[in-house]
Amino acid sequence: MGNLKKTVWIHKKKVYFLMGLTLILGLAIVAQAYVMTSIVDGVFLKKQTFSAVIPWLIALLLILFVRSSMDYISKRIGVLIASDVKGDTRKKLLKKYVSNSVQLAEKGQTGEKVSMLLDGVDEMDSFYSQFIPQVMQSIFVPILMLIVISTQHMNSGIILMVCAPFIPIYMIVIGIKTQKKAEEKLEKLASFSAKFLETLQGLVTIKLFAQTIRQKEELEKSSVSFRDTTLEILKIAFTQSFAIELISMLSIGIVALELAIQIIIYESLSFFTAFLILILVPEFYSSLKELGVTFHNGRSSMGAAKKVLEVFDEEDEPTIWGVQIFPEWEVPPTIQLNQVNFTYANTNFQLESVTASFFPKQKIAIVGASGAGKTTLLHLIAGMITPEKGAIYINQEELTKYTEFSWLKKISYISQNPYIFSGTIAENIAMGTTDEVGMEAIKAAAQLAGIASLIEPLENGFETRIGEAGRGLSSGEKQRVSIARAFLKKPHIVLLDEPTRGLDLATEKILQQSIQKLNETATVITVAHRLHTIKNADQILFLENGKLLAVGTHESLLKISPAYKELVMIQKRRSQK
Ligand SMILES: Nc1ncnc2c1ncn2[C@@H]1O[C@H](COP(=O)(O)OP(=O)(O)OP(=O)(O)O)[C@@H](O)[C@H]1O
Repeated sequence: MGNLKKTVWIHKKKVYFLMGLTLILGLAIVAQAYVMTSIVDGVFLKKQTFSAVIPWLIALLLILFVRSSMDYISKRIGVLIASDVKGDTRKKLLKKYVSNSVQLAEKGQTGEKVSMLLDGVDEMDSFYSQFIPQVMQSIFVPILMLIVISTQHMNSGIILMVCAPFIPIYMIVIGIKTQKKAEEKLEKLASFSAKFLETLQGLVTIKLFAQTIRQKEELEKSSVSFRDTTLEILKIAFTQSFAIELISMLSIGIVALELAIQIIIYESLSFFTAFLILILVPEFYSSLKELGVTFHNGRSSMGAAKKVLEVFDEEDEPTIWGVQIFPEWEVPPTIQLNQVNFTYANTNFQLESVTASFFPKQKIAIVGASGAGKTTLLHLIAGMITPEKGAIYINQEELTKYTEFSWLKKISYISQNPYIFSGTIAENIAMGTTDEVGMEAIKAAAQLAGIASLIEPLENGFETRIGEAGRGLSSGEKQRVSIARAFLKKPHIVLLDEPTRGLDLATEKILQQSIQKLNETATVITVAHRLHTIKNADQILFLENGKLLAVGTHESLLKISPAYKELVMIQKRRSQK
């Protein structure tokens, strides 16, 4: 609740304005009751003519106009606060997801995050747009009514003071239950969305492993569980409306009885006062009853807000980048890893004290068994994750002194499965650089990546749509699009995560030639499995279980590291098969 209050107090001015409006609204309600009583008293008891009550009727119209205007404006302000808070929250969530994208992508499911960003934030709406304005109305208006009623007739005031507290007490008890259920509902919605998206993404795997029926059952279970929680919340809402209605009806009945006794039996009360009170008492309860309805939505909304705000409390360690910009280099920089350590949260894996230096235009191969930490090391060099201890130096300056953007401009990262966006081939290649590039440059990059000959015969050539909205690409073709992106960018450092793994020899050869070409102007750091890539490297980093066992050339490592020799033997046997 603390964090939620803070989000409201950011809009302090609007909140004060809302308070002012509510006070005017309360006064308008009292004035309306007074004018209506005067008209009824004038016409029925004092037998006044129609023309005598015309000024009262005009006043009544004016008051009704003021009352509905105040009501409209206060709701409008609530909507404005809600839209500001939702906008800010979405921006903050996106910033968190973007600034820490690599760790967050690995943590939790994508669908869960999408659901939080869209549905979770939307659910927060009614807290600001309805609950806050209604809470103000339901505090100021009943207090004002109570003061007026008590000054007119103390007994009626006492009846209200005794009966009315049952409504907020009941709402608090129910509200706590609703909030818990609302949190549960959002969790279930997030889990359902995550499951749904995961099913869509893994549809082919699910079909191939004949898991369709099981997956369908799981989705159904998740969806039914979400439906049940939603229905439980509705059940609470209906019970709440019934109980509040009952309390207010009883209380109004008691007041009416008391007024009748005072007028008829004791003759101690005027008709004017009794009628005024009879009009004001339902208004008193109407504000409280409306709070009941919005209170229910508000608590649901608070549950959602709590879940969303919890995301901000989750600890993460995004890379803190500096403000310096890398200068233009003639040749690639020297890269030094100094005692670099890294651990993933909740795992036993640790990359321990990796120290190495990479010199301009060298070919570096990172080798080791599966799970040794090769990709992790590549991610560290790319700046996607930050060393826990130790540091990375670029031309003797710590990498994190520079801006992330200026570092990303210097490198190209080619992963095992590069992402192809929905769009044309040309657009996909062009995203390799942030500069404006023409079709000629795109074609030249495709030529160097060895993919131009595949694209040109297509009916629409470079304008052929690929990705989700168009035709698919093979792994080798995707790799080549990715390498074309690198040629367009002209980076000083190329990071490759086993780009030729699983490709046929002909495609591998084309890719090797392209990488060789990139190496003419850039340092190439490759996570390598193929003996060919390993043998040709100027420097090999041999990792085992997160430890850097040895660094050197192929020949030197064969001499000094039996484990490396064993790895090479396995590779040889595999390539001979
Ligand atoms: N995001 C993550 N969160 C937690 N643990 C992770 C994460 N990514 C990788 N790991 C773990 O860290 C270890 C090293 O992973 P890494 O991907 O760096 O190995 P690798 O040598 O590249 O393996 P492979 O050759 O199979 O790709 C593994 O045990 C892996 O399970």
